[in-house]
Amino acid sequence: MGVVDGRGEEMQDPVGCKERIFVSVRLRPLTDNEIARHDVCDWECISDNTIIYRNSLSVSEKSIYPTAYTFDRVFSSDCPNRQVYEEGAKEIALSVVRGINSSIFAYGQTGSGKTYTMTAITYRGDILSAESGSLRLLDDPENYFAREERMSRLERLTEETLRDSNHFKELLSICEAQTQIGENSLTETSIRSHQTLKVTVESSALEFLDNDKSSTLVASVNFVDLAGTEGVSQTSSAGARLKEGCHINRSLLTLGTVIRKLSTGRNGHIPYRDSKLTWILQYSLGGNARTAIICTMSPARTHVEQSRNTLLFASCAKEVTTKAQVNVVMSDKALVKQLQRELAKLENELRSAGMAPTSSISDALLREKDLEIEKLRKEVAILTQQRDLAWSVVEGLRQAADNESPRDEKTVKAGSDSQYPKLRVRDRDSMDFENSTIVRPILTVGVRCCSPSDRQSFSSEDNFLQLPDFKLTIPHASVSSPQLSPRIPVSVRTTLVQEEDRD
Ligand SMILES: Nc1ncnc2c1ncn2[C@@H]1O[C@H](COP(=O)(O)OP(=O)(O)OP(=O)(O)O)[C@@H](O)[C@H]1O
Repeated sequence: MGVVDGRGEEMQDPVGCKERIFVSVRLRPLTDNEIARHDVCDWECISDNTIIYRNSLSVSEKSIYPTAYTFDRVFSSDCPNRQVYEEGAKEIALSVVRGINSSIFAYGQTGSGKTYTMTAITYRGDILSAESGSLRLLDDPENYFAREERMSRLERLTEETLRDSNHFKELLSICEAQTQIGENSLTETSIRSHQTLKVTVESSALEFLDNDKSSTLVASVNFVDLAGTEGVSQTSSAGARLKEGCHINRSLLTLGTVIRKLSTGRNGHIPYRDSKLTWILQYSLGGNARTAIICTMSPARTHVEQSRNTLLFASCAKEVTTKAQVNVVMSDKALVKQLQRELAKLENELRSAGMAPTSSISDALLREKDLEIEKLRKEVAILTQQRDLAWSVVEGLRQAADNESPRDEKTVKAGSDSQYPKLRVRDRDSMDFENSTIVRPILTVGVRCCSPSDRQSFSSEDNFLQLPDFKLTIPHASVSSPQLSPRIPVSVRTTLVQEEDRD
């Protein structure tokens, strides 16, 4: 649901209703002129949805043009305006009272019946300007839609609030008076401009009313009677009319390009900016609006090319998807209230969502830490035990060494810490105790090697010295440390020799 505040700013609902443009085709009867020219009818509506080309196609034409075209609805030449409105436009046009923007287009060749159709469909308009001349299109930085829909505003645009139906008729007549009408070789009177009537409707629906009844729905419906799609060459126009025709053709060409690009469904650049027409109508073409296009066509054989172009445009248009949203307007007061409610709700969600995981995470962390502490305690106990044993071994070593001759003796400080005693090592070649930080694991090794089986194999000093790749497992000490590995055999030898000696 979209939200508009009291200043007219609108926040769009991110979730809109996606649907295809509703496309219908209306065939008109032959005009008096066409009958006088002995033109013939080549098109026929064979059902509510299908129109066919009755004339036989040549072999080359068959490969290019289809014979049958299917749309959401096709209206035969005898269909009254009322039925065209009811079945081709009403449902979409009236979406406006539910807060959904909508647009009804009439597209087709000059003289094919666009104005005839749109006059019947159009009910009211609000794009009125007392001044004549062309309107300039300006980007509107103030318009919230501009961000979402890249809307623009028309220069010198005035808005009128309708009082009653007479007021509406009065405004429509001003509109009609400003419509540029010209003549060309196809029609006696031809509308030489695109005509857009926009009606903005504010309505209230119970479901959108909050307690203080300050929400309303606001949406617009556009009735667009496009200029004829005739080629400039067909109109035999010259001078200003020719120039006008070129502008019209360019805008219709851009419209065709926009529709074609949108119909592919790919996310590429859509050239809305290439013409004022597409720029003004961009949100009706693939944006926030429900859209119906009524393509009008002449049944005459002489216009078969234009009719096919119209049907091609219609075929592309039915592939285009729009995404209409409900636009809700709120007063400042209601908006503040709603935001406060949303804030409170979010805070609650945050709190409840935050509490459970946080507590369970911290519980788990605490448990993990406890286990770690317990493990470390055990390790400390083991190490303490080993250290005590080692101390006793060292003590024994020292006493034994004191009793021997000082030949080849070297004193090594076993640890930077003064609590460690000095070690005497008998074999000079195996000395490498400079980095005394390794003393503790070395001593641990010595003790481990004093198991009965080890003693068995190391019964003499010679055997002992042939212990190059002694593999050690020192609980919780990093045996693989490059600092420790090369020094360990030295210690083993020393310690075990002394142990042997002691035994
Ligand atoms: N369905 C119809 N039934 C009867 N007459 C029709 C129908 N459609 C169009 N006409 C007649 O055909 C003529 C041309 O119609 P209209 O002016 O609506 O064409 P148009 O497409 O708006 O042309 P332009 O683009 O030049 O303004 C008019 O005389 C109109 O009354």
